[in-house]
Amino acid sequence: MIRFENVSIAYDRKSKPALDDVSLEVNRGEFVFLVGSSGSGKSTFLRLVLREYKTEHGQVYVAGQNVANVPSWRVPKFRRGIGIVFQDFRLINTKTVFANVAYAMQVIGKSRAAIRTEVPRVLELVGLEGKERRLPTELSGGEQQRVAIARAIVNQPGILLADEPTGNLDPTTSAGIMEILDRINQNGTTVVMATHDDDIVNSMRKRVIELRLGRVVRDEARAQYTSMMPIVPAAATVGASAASQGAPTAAGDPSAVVPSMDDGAPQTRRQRAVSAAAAGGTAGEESMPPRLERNRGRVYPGGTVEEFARNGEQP
Ligand SMILES: Nc1ncnc2c1ncn2[C@@H]1O[C@H](COP(=O)(O)OP(=O)(O)OP(=O)(O)O)[C@@H](O)[C@H]1O
Repeated sequence: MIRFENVSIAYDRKSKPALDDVSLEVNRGEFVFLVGSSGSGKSTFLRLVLREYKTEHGQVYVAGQNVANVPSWRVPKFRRGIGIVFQDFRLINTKTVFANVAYAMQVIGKSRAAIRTEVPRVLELVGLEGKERRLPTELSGGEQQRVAIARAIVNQPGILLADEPTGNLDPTTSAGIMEILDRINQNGTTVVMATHDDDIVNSMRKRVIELRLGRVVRDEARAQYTSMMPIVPAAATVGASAASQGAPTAAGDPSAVVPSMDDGAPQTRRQRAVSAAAAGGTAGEESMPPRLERNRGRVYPGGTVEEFARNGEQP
């Protein structure tokens, strides 16, 4: 359904490639998590599928079509086969829930009769029946994301791309969104979701493609993911922890992710926080300011968000 053949792209000549010789294939009907730390190339991958950019090297095929050969005037039609959901919902706040979803059908010339049938069907699928007349501002974040998903699938795309769709949502609401994405996938839509959230990845056990500095470093079926260095007591060093586990050290490699394993299984962020608290660690879940909390798990050149939080800095 999606095939990348030796794809490389840099945003400008001076910078390192955002994607570097990426080759992979996503089959029809698959559910794939695209993971990796901030700046690893996840969004760039999705943008290439959408043909927002053309590759410099290599080829991107979507539904059997080489996207480089889609002329500009045909791009809107090409994109009808792809639904997309973003972290920040991107709804039209002056339109009702019904009108937001209907709009996606109107712009491609669907009939009123089709809109009257299809919009209620997808709103029911995402659990929003009864809320058709609300404005987005009258909905919770999770409900707004459901509207965005309904809008993305109302024209029955073969592919649904999701770029951090749970990034603004709490764990319970996120789980509800994942149930919906899973249901859409079970109805036959290929789903590719970019995320940092290891709790979600580990609860779903789907294929995981991990990017680091634009390269694919892992591609595994029914996989787990550890999105950040472990939260360790201040006295312990990351290098010592990693060495004792035989894991790669983050020293000198800002994108390195050090798995935290007690019993061989990667831990979720919550499990790590509990372990750290039990060990007298200082980076508890509650102690982090909201902006840093949002970026928990991201690894910056100077260290993890947790380290910045401990030092009272902003990354
Ligand atoms: N519009 C742009 N112009 C210049 N460089 C860009 C642009 N967009 C992304 N980049 C760079 O390309 C690289 C990959 O970025 P990308 O947004 O694909 O990463 P990501 O994995 O999606 O990150 P995040 O999880 O933070 O969204 C990064 O080094 C980033 O700085």
